[in-house]
Amino acid sequence: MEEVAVIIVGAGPSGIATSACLNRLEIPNIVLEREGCCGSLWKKRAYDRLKLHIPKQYCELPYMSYPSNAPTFVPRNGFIAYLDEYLSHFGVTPRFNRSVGLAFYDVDAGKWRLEVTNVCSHVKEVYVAQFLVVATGENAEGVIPDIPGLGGFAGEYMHASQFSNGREYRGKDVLVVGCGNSGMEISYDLCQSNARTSIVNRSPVHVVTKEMVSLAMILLKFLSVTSVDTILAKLCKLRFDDLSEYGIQRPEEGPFYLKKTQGRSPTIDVGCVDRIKEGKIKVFPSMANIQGKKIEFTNGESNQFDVIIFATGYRSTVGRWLKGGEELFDDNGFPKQDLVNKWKGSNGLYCVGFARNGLLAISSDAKNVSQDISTLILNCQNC
Ligand SMILES: Cc1cc2nc3c(=O)[nH]c(=O)nc-3n(C[C@H](O)[C@H](O)[C@H](O)COP(=O)(O)OP(=O)(O)OC[C@H]3O[C@@H](n4cnc5c(N)ncnc54)[C@H](O)[C@@H]3O)c2cc1C
Ligand SMILES: NC(=O)C1=CN([C@@H]2O[C@H](COP(=O)(O)OP(=O)(O)OC[C@H]3O[C@@H](n4cnc5c(N)ncnc54)[C@H](OP(=O)(O)O)[C@@H]3O)[C@@H](O)[C@H]2O)C=CC1
Ligand SMILES: O=C(O)C(=O)Cc1c[nH]c2ccccc12
Repeated sequence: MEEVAVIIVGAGPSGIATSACLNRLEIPNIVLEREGCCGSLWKKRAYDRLKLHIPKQYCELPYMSYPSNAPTFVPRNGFIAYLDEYLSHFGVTPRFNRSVGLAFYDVDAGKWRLEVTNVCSHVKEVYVAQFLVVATGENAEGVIPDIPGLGGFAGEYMHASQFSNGREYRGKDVLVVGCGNSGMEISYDLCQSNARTSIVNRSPVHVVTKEMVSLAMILLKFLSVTSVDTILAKLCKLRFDDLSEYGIQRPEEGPFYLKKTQGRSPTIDVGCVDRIKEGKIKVFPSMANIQGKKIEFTNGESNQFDVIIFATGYRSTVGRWLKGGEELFDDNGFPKQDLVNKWKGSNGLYCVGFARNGLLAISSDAKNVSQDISTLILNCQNC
């Protein structure tokens, strides 16, 4: 058994940012990570052409900027290099291959107790800490919906997090499910690689450009969300016109209203819309059922596909291993909406990276959490 002031679960951007902030405050902490590396989402579960969608100044972790010669929209490898540099700069040393299977608050000891498996040696370990920071992310596990007949699909299927590069699918009939950022970007990549590409869109979606988002981020400093959304609506009309004839409707609420109230990101077009307009990417409504390689859609159309890529989002898995966090987390493993500080629970429980606002929110969560822990430790020492 090992005891430390703070245990952080997860060595993604959230976990390493929190550890860095605690190191600066000289608060002992241990980061436990189930994978063999930091930033596993970016290193092992992301496609090759992924870039940060918002400008680098909004994607910084605390106390370290990107190199001045880094491009505005940092590519995946640049972000990975930044994460590795961040670790060494702040002396963050996660314990890798440690999967947290159970964490609970031991009332008698007044501390958090974690049961951890070393996934390489299968040795069980126990950690005890006064403070527990959950940093396992909004994207802990890919979601694949239960489509009738999927189990018997005669082709190959995978989640977007397992997709690397369109060139592997050249000449194949590929269906991408979902019109979020993953779905639209993977569809574009497949189409550019000469896969016969189709995409499923089941509900209204805001499609914008990265330039519009960059502008909106500046305007939001001076204008209301409603005003910014009104400006974006006009820019979208100019750039894309009405896409409903191609199967893409816009939600009634604006993109930044939805981001702020529901955490739903607009889809940032990387070229997919032009391919859809050219007829090179075909848009289908929801899938009804699958028989062999034949997929039937809810409009009665059907087609044969070799591959399905489910870009149908992610889920948090906190509920599976954390017991006693019900005050902070809801049944979906996200902080409860009515909390004042969505990063703080009771008994020394915290979370970082669940605000559905990307790296910007991760940075402020990490600073808030480490500052709060520091204050509590100082108050305790003085009492
Ligand atoms: C494809 C994609 C692109 C994105 N692009 C942007 C962007 O451009 N800009 C932006 O601001 N945001 C972006 N985001 C959102 C967000 O910034 C990233 O998801 C970011 O990686 C989240 O960091 P995190 O540390 O909270 O979670 P993650 O990066 O998911 O890290 C969580 C870590 O916890 C580990 N873990 C999980 N469960 C356990 C367990 N039980 N025991 C031990 N370890 C565990 C995981 O292995 C993982 O390494 C993107 C998200 C995705 C999915
Ligand atoms: N470069 C970047 O910065 C990138 C950022 N990201 C970010 O990562 C996060 C995850 O993105 P992403 O992976 O796209 O996931 P999202 O959750 O954002 O999108 C999933 C999409 O799949 C649709 N969907 C879900 N279930 C079904 C179903 N059964 N049938 C049809 N459609 C379905 C959803 O539609 P519905 O609304 O109807 O549920 C939604 O449009 C987001 O925050 C995103 O912005 C992702 C990729 C690149
Ligand atoms: O990629 C994401 O989903 C993010 O959360 C990053 C992000 C933060 N603020 C935004 C506003 C519009 C689009 C993406 C983001």
